[in-house]
Amino acid sequence: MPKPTQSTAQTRYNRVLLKLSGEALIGEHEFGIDPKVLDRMAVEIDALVGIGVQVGIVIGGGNLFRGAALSEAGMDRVTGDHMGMLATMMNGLAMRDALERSNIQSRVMSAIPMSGIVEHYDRREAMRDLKGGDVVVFCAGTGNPFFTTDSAACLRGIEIDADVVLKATKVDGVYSDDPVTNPDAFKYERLTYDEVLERRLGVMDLTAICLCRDHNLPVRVFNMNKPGVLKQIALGGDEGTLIEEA
Ligand SMILES: Nc1ncnc2c1ncn2[C@@H]1O[C@H](COP(=O)(O)OP(=O)(O)OP(=O)(O)O)[C@@H](O)[C@H]1O
Ligand SMILES: O=c1ccn([C@@H]2O[C@H](COP(=O)(O)O)[C@@H](O)[C@H]2O)c(=O)[nH]1
Repeated sequence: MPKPTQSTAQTRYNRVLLKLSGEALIGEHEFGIDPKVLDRMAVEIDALVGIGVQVGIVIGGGNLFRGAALSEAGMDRVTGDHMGMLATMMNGLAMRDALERSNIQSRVMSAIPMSGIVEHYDRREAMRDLKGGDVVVFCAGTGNPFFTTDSAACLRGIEIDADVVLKATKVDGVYSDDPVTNPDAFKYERLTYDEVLERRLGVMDLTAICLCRDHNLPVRVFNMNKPGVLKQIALGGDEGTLIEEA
């Protein structure tokens, strides 16, 4: 059966940029990648593609390396960031492998050329692939040090004209404080970009929020561990927290 390349009338979005946390890929392991987590993510993504939503993915690298942590341990920051971006490339390859095992057609594009392994990022080609129903995985972040993959997700989201950035994390939304360390933190259903910035809510870095604010790209933060969550969001469900303009 041919793949749907246009979302159905009931879907809220035609094209989304899904930001997947690198840290989440650790799953039950101590470090690295748990293929079972990737397989679960592939099932979720398949459900989204199945209702005709075009999916771009930016994947983090926190399960392997973060430049800031390497720098705190004494390494040169730019070298650490380069290692972090290479980590996202490994995660991108693992994601493609999981998607292919689930028969989901996909492409991996890297901001840093790595000929013979993945394609170099090309916006126009990515748009064509998305329109054709392929899932496009963008890796190596922005290609520049001192950024994060949250910023890369917002940047690619703007470039590909996504309707929303879906930030999948291990918490179920944006809280008044980090819910992992503060049990008294309360959850917001909806926030404006300026509220996130003024209250310095740490779920995403501030550069990413500024980018989305300046280009009016909504962000939904939600817990990826809930089965069926992506499809539910695309069909109008109010999972997690929505960040948008006032
Ligand atoms: N106000 C807040 N509301 C919700 N979460 C928060 C808040 N402040 C900090 N956090 C933390 O932010 C984390 C979200 O980060 P997540 O691991 O999803 O992204 P990331 O750092 O971009 O991932 P990675 O680098 O692994 O790709 C949550 O797990 C939570 O502990
Ligand atoms: O544009 C970018 C994106 C990422 N990095 C480096 O990669 C790691 C991993 O990304 P996370 O967003 O933390 O998952 C990040 O810590 C940076 O060191 C980068 O340099 N530029």
